[in-house]
Amino acid sequence: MNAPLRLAHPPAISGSLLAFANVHKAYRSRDGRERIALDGVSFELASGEVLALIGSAASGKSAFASLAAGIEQPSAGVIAIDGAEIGAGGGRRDIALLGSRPDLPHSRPVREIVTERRERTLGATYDAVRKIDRLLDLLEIGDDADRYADELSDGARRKAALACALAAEPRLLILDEATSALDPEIEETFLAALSRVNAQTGVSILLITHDMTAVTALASRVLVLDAGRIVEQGATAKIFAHPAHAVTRRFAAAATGAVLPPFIVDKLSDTPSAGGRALVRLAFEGPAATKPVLTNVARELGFDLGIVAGSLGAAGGEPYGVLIVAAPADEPYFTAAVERLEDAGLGVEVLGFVA
Ligand SMILES: Nc1ncnc2c1ncn2[C@@H]1O[C@H](COP(=O)(O)OP(=O)(O)OP(=O)(O)O)[C@@H](O)[C@H]1O
Repeated sequence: MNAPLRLAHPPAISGSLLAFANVHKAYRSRDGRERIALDGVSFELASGEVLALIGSAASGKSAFASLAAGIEQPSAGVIAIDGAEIGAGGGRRDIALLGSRPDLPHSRPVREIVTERRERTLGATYDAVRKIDRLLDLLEIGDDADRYADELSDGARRKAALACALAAEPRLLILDEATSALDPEIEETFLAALSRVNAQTGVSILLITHDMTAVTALASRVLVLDAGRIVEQGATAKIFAHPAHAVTRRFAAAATGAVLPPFIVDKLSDTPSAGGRALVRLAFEGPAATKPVLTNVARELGFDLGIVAGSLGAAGGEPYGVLIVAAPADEPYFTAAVERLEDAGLGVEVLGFVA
């Protein structure tokens, strides 16, 4: 077997579990045209990290997943695990991929299926029974171990598929839309299981998804992909509180619920009118998220505020929130309020004015 190729430029990606360095992926369509799926993508994923990749349809997410999993090879650029390039077939033992459809043989017990998946990669090990029991207990499907896959509830079947993905003790779990379109209750227990797995086994997770519930629940960092390029990245709470790119703004609105209702959008004007109100997007993140800044400023300046939309919560374990409020647009109070809120660390964006 050939030794894995060492990267020519390890300092750029040392210390990371998975790294892309200027990765391009192009496909040739049946009509002979070239389609660029990834266009110079560079990123690093640290050991133990949960990183989300979000992006619109056809932005290159599936290509990203296939390359990261070693299923396909880049057209140009380097993909590395622990600083060593993944060649064809290399590095896959450390990586598991779970998609949106549980792929389990129906007429066999869960424990047997998971054991077979483990042995396929690791062979028979003396501690296999103990390790598999511990994994099934961690996923809270220990009681289902001897049941057939087609006898399981939807939630347990998802977790059995997750157990198969984790059976060979990968260091990186790639979830390609694996939490989308789940019943909310099933999703909650599935996300809790993923969080336990990450905390207790240290497996890194690359979450490729449209599902903002999963992103805010699990990911500490987010990459935003658009037309094959990473257009924005950062800590989840920061990205959703202060989205810069149009695609990120759309996902942030879905994550926070901070969207103006259409009947207000229709009445929005660029200029204030006497006695009218300003609609303002306020983003709280970091220390400002846990202080009653808004109440204090409103009380101090003596005006009332109406909350139009939004939510306060946590993303990647950090408190954050976005609110759209209606405040009096009269000067000088309005300018003073904006200044006070910005000084207190809030992101303030005036969306427009209504009469
Ligand atoms: N096998 C292929 N042959 C030709 N073109 C492809 C192939 N796979 C992907 N593409 C093209 O590459 C681009 C990125 O596709 P990809 O499936 O990675 O996007 P995606 O973000 O996963 O989209 P979606 O969310 O809709 O699944 C698209 O223009 C797509 O048409």
